[in-house]
Amino acid sequence: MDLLLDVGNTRLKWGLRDGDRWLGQGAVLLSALDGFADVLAGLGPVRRMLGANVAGATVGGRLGAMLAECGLEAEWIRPQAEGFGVRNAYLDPARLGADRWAALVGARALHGRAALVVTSGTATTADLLDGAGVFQGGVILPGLDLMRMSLARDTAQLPFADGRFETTPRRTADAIVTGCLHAQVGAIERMFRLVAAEDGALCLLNGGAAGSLAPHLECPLRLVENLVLEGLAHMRQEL
Ligand SMILES: Nc1ncnc2c1ncn2[C@@H]1O[C@H](COP(=O)(O)OP(=O)(O)O)[C@@H](O)[C@H]1O
Ligand SMILES: CC(C)(COP(=O)(O)O)[C@@H](O)C(=O)NCCC(=O)O
Ligand SMILES: [K+]
Repeated sequence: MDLLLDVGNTRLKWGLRDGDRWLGQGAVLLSALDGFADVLAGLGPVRRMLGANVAGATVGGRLGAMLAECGLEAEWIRPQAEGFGVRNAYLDPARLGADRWAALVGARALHGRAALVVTSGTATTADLLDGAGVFQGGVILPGLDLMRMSLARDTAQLPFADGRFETTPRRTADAIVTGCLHAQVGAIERMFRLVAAEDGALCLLNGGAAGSLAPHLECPLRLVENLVLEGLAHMRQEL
């Protein structure tokens, strides 16, 4: 069994992989990271750990120590210029987030044709993967909750809104939630236009806020559980 880790800025997502199937998946908030030791203790025998960490060296170090307690070495992937059927056209390929790289590899393994790879977590990223497997570039914007939080933090009169989507919002809370959803969905749909003409083009949507965005997206869409873990599972067969 292999343990795969997707360490984002809000949550650690883990998956336990045996051959080509998942034995389990779960998530732990970074604000309660110590609790991951209990998850590790309950997993049973793990052969290796492969992870993508964008939460920084301190979090990486704490995880490394927890894994060492279980006799495991932490193997963190780095974005590559080319590998696993994907070419990374970032000007400096090493600067691409490790999670975005893994998600692109996962997307390619899953779909094999042109895709817009969207991960909506702390940040939202929308990455263009063309039909030949070239990552042409992508955008980063604050995630849905981060947008809502920034309004509450930096204005006198706006709350951390728990409103709902309305075509013509007439309450502050609905205006905020609807505005932030429009910003997310609008960015995604604009990016999708760039691949829409390619054969079989699909928006692959994942991340903690994916369920909130999906009902509003007007493009060919597939909701997927976690593309980073899928990518890591694919990579581990070759690494
Ligand atoms: N129980 C939850 N706790 C925290 N965030 C949640 C929860 N449920 C949904 N979310 C949403 O998921 C986002 C985190 O998603 P995730 O994909 O784990 O992000 P990241 O990879 O950046 O850590 C939050 O910003 C929030 O919008
Ligand atoms: C864009 C990100 C912050 C997304 O992080 P997340 O929302 O998954 O926590 C992360 O992929 C990152 O730090 N990237 C490095 C910069 C880049 O990809 O260009
Ligand atoms: K993200």
